[in-house]
Amino acid sequence: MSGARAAARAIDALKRGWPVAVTAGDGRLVVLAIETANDVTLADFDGSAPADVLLSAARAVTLNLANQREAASPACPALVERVPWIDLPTAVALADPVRDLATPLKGPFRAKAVEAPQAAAAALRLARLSGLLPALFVRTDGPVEAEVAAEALDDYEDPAHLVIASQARLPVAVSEKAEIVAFRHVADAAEHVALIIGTPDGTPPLVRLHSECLTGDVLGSLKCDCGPQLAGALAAMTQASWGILLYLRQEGRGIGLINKLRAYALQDQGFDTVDANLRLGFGVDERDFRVAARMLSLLGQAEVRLMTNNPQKVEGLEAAGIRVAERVPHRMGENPHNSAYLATKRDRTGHVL
Ligand SMILES: Nc1nc2c(ncn2[C@@H]2O[C@H](COP(=O)(O)OP(=O)(O)OP(=O)(O)O)[C@@H](O)[C@H]2O)c(=O)[nH]1
Ligand SMILES: [Zn+2]
Repeated sequence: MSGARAAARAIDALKRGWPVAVTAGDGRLVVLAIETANDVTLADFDGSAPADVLLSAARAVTLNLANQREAASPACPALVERVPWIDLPTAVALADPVRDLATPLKGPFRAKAVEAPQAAAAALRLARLSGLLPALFVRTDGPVEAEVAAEALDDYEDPAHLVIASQARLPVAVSEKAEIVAFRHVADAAEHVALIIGTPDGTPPLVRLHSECLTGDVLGSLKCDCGPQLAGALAAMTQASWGILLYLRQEGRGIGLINKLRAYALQDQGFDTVDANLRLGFGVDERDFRVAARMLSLLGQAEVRLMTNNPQKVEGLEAAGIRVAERVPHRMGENPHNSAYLATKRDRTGHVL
């Protein structure tokens, strides 16, 4: 628990643009997120010598930091020496691939050896968990606002911290007989929600794991199929004996709204949904379906009928101890704006479509 708290404090500090220390078995690093730095905080952070720039392996590939890559595995972070012309706007351009067209980078950049690769990897993971680009100014020491160990990030993500916080009857458009249950995670600001449609009758419920999509769920975006899938899932539950919709606060397949919109900007430049995530320095899918499994367990459900086309959701639940008695196909909402996105899911992420 104390690990989760330390991680939450570190995430909060990084988002606010404050320096954070990250420790791992191989050392300790002090970092400042490039995205939330300003001239004043960077000058303070630099002190007498400019701090170097730590980037994800994916970003190192795009920037042709080849000498770094030969020495390290693709999973390894890359360190760029901060020569004097790398000021804050240049560092922001280094961090953010969306700007590559508008800000062609001059280079050449000199990659340095990462002396504490585990601490560096943990620092980049902290940035991703903060919803920030994995791109940091880095030093070996200096004043900090928060301190976190690599293992604390595992504790932060541990779904065992999830508890039921409140529940109430909630008549909704598709069913007057519905109940809402809100879940709280000690370290997490967002609340996950379950909407139970109908009356539990001992049979496995029809379940939908819906990941938050502000653009699709609320604004009617045509770039994805989330809105129609959400409405379709609720409608299907009224036809089944009963159902549970889990509304998971995993916006943008877990990379957060701001980064999803960056991925959309990259898609406007020609990258597909998979490459856009990778280019930003994230995994293809950063969601943790253990959260959904924990919610189902807290609701007393060990067996479900799962509405999805995504085999990873089935595997994720089963790995976390929930039996998926049946996979119910859930395809709808195709339109000219999302047909390429749906084709990419079929061709590159194993969706059954
Ligand atoms: N990073 C990223 N996230 C996206 C993109 N388009 C949609 N999303 C997010 O993807 C999530 C929706 O995925 P789901 O509806 O669970 O779909 P799925 O994993 O493809 O699986 P099923 O619909 O269950 O078959 C939401 O969090 C969306 O915000 C995109 O181009 N990039
Ligand atoms: Zn969507």
